[in-house]
This record gives sequence, structure tokens and C-alpha cells, in this order.
Amino acid sequence: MSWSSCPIKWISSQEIRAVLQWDVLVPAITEALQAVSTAGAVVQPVRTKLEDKENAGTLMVMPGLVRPCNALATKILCKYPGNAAKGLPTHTSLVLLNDTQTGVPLALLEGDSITELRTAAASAAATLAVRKFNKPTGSPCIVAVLGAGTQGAAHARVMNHILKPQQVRIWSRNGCQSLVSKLSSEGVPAVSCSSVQDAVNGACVINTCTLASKPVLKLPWVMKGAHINSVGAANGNDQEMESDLVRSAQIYADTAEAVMKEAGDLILSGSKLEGEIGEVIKGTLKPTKGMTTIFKSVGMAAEDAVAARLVYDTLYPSKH
Ligand SMILES: NC(=O)C1=CN([C@@H]2O[C@H](COP(=O)(O)OP(=O)(O)OC[C@H]3O[C@@H](n4cnc5c(N)ncnc54)[C@H](O)[C@@H]3O)[C@@H](O)[C@H]2O)C=CC1
Ligand SMILES: O=C([O-])C1=[NH+]CCC1
Repeated sequence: MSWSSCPIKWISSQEIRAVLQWDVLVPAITEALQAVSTAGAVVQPVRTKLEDKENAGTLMVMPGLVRPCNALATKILCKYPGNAAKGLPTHTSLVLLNDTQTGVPLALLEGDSITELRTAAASAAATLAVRKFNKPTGSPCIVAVLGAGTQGAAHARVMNHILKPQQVRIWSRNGCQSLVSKLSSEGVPAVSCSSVQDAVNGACVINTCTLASKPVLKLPWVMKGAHINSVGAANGNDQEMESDLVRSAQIYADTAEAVMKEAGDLILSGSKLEGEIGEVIKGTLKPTKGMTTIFKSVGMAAEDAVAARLVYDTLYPSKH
């Protein structure tokens, strides 16, 4: 007998995007983040990284099991920043979904769309959780996005969806007019900024979505009490945020174990974590009113597994 008598499904980016609408994905990723901070609910070893120094690339293997969501999957992701100059995505990936009872492979999913959407959804979940305890009052909500690549675009869209801000200000070191035009045509109130300082001035939510290895965001530019989703710099030597800024804030990890190992922003600034964002979602950890908060996300297999399972169950409802 062979498991391949029930052949594995291939699930395309188009199919994934049709399922993973923000109203469905943000609650699912919120549940995944909460599970990560619940004893026994998630098995998720810190990812294995293969460094290809010759091509300045990294291959990562990310397995994860999320019991409450019946999700078992592995993502294999390559990060090759030099691809940008070749007109290729800097991050490419596949996700293999397995049955949780038997381990039998169920589906292979295009991973780039999952990575794009689940990362932005995690930042959205974190933003909503923190704002329950610590929401700046008075001025209208302005969102800033630093970086205009895949994550910058997805963060602009999801922040617009959940916060309905007055403005979404975007900065990218090479300009961002084409992204701003695209977002405007979708109804996002996007504007292009020529400096980080202009983009973040007065912003209540800041999203750092760059491939920077040196800090782009500095303490004096950030409004006290703002919330920062820091998505880049998942490499012990890289930083997106100045150390003084990180030390001044309350910091919540997607997963403490991986952030303490991988997040240069934490490691190089010598900062300590308040805890995991799942604890804020559960309400067992409460950000202090008026403090600047940081959601430090390095990315987790649990998010990929839950997103993949959601897509599979939606497309093949009778197959589990
Ligand atoms: N936390 C998570 O779960 C995830 C994190 N990431 C990280 O998020 C970041 C953005 O990823 P993508 O949008 O997919 O990449 P991308 O290649 O699509 O976009 C990168 C952006 O960063 C800018 N950039 C490149 N070098 C820079 C520098 N030295 N200083 C300032 N800006 C610079 C580019 O101009 C571009 O706007 C990367 O660091 C990536 O590794 C990506 C996926 C998941
Ligand atoms: O979790 C993820 O997919 C990634 N984290 C950093 C680069 C990609």
C-alpha cells in the first residue's frame, strides 16, 4: 500500500490568495500566535539555516505543528537578497502540508503568497492586541511603512484594512511611487515620503519591512506610545531599529526562543523581552498605557502551518 494512491494536491498562489482574505486570515493567525504561547499546543523547533556565503543566500527549513488548528507543515524558504537586481523575488518558498494523525503528505503549496500574507496578518494581530491596552488618543491614526517590497505592500494593505487610517505613509530608499499609485488605485490612502523621519512623524503604527542590516528607524523620530511592527532583520547581526529605540520600548516576540536567537535588534541592543505577543492576545500580559511597543517578528512555522491548513480545508472540505 502506498500513500501516493491518494495523490498530493498542488495549491497555487492564485488559489491561496482567493482563500486568505484578511477577515479570515487575521483571526486564524491570531489563534496561531495565541497557541504558540500556550503550553503543549505548538511544536516548533527554531528553524535550521543553511548559509550559502558564495551567493549571500540562506535556505531555511521551518517545521511546525499547531495542535488546536490541526496543522502540521514544513516551509522551505530561500532568502537571496541579490535576486532583487535580477528581477526575482528575494524570498522564495514552498510549504508541505501533512496530515496530523498519520503524517501523510496532503498538499504542496506555493509559499511566497503564504509568507507575504501570514507575516502581515501577524503584524495586524499584534497591532490589534496591543491597542486594546495602549491606544494613542486624540490625533487621527497615521500608519507608516518603511520598505516598499513584498512585505511593505502587504503591511500597507492589512493596516489599512484593520485601522482605516487617515494616511498610510510609505518610505523606501529607492522611492516608492509605483507602489503608492497601485495602493491608491485600491483605495488605500497611501502617500510617498522622501525620508524615514517624514514617514514616521506622528504615526501611531510603524511597520519596518526592509532588508536593511543597519538601523533605519531612530528613537527621536518615533511618537511616544506608538506601536512598531518590526518584520525585517531576522539575522543576529542585522538591525532595523536603533538600539536606544529598542531599549526605550516594551518588546513582544512572535516566539521568544527564536527572537532571542535570531533578532539582531534585540541581541545587539541588549534589550529584554516583555514576553510573547500571544500572551498579550490572551490578556495575561498587558502593555503599559503610553509606552512605545514593538512586535518583533522573525517569522514562525506555526503561521505557515495554520495558513496552509486553512487553504487546504477551504479548497478540499471533505478530505480530512
Ligand atoms: N518576520 C517575518 O515573518 C518575515 C520577515 N521578512 C523580512 O522582511 C523584510 C522585507 O521582506 P520582503 O518585503 O519580502 O523583501 P523585498 O525584497 O520584497 O523588499 C525589501 C525592501 O527593503 C528595501 N531595502 C533593501 N535593502 C535596504 C537597506 N539596506 N536599507 C533600507 N531598505 C532596504 C528594498 O528597497 C525594498 O523596499 C526582509 O528583511 C525579510 O527577510 C520576510 C518575510 C517574513
Ligand atoms: O518566517 C519567514 O518566512 C521569514 N522570516 C525571515 C525571512 C522569511
